Amino acid sequence: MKISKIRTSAEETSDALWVQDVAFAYDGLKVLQGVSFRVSPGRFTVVLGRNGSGKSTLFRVIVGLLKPQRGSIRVFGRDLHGLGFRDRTRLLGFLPQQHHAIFPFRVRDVVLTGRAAHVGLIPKSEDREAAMEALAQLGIDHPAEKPYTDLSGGEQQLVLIARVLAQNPRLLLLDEPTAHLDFVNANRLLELIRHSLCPKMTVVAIVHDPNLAFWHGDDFLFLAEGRVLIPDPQRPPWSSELVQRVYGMVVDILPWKNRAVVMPKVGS
Ligand SMILES: Nc1ncnc2c1ncn2[C@@H]1O[C@H](COP(=O)(O)OP(=O)(O)OP(=O)(O)O)[C@@H](O)[C@H]1O
Repeated sequence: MKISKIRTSAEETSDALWVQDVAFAYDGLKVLQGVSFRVSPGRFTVVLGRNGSGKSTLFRVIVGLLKPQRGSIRVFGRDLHGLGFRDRTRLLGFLPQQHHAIFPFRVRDVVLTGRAAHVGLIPKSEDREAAMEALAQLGIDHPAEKPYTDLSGGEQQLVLIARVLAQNPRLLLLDEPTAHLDFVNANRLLELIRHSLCPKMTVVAIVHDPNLAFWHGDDFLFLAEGRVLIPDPQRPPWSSELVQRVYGMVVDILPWKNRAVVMPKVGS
């Protein structure tokens, strides 16, 4: 099977995200090994891979929370390490996988913290409007005055997504945004990303369910054994060969409206 590596070139700065030969290890545990890929602006790219394949580590390296042992990363042509806080938060938004709320801040104040890059000492009316608009976009209809800690897991997840939307970055990295969301909210969120946020924003999201991913995503990249597999552009990304290689599981792929449904092979 031909898996094409995405072409990379330091001169090409039209990419929203450019990752070149990144390697990262935790105390000798090699997690990322020569990872290279590019993300086109305005697209919704979905990252898939098994538990422990290094997806969150890759995101944490991209946003600068972890320092790679090797490699280069550019966001809209700019090396993130050379940017100050404001420029960085205007370029890049990040929803981490885990968030532990301790203080009972009101929902709207949690979302307002997403405006940190835009706000001076005191939030302006446009910051409050951006926060409320982000909540509305996600269909959050419970009171914005409610303490965040009183919300359900799925409601908290939506509020955290609203916070990063209120930030209005050019590139948004979402680590499992559909975690804790029900079937309706998960589909609504991915639809919102694909049809409303993109193409103004570029979104890269880790999604575990290949069906949700293949239904909503524009582009796909797979992580396996510390390396990125880019689908062959001549073939659909949901080829059973590729899916089986990534997940190590025999699957049936059912074509559906130019997309596909992935089913675990019964009895396999
Ligand atoms: N802080 C850490 N210290 C040491 N090892 C870590 C640390 N964080 C992650 N790892 C290890 O690195 C590997 C990749 O973890 P990572 O969280 O990036 O995977 P993932 O693909 O995001 O997994 P999941 O789908 O379960 O969220 C795993 O083997 C994990 O045990």
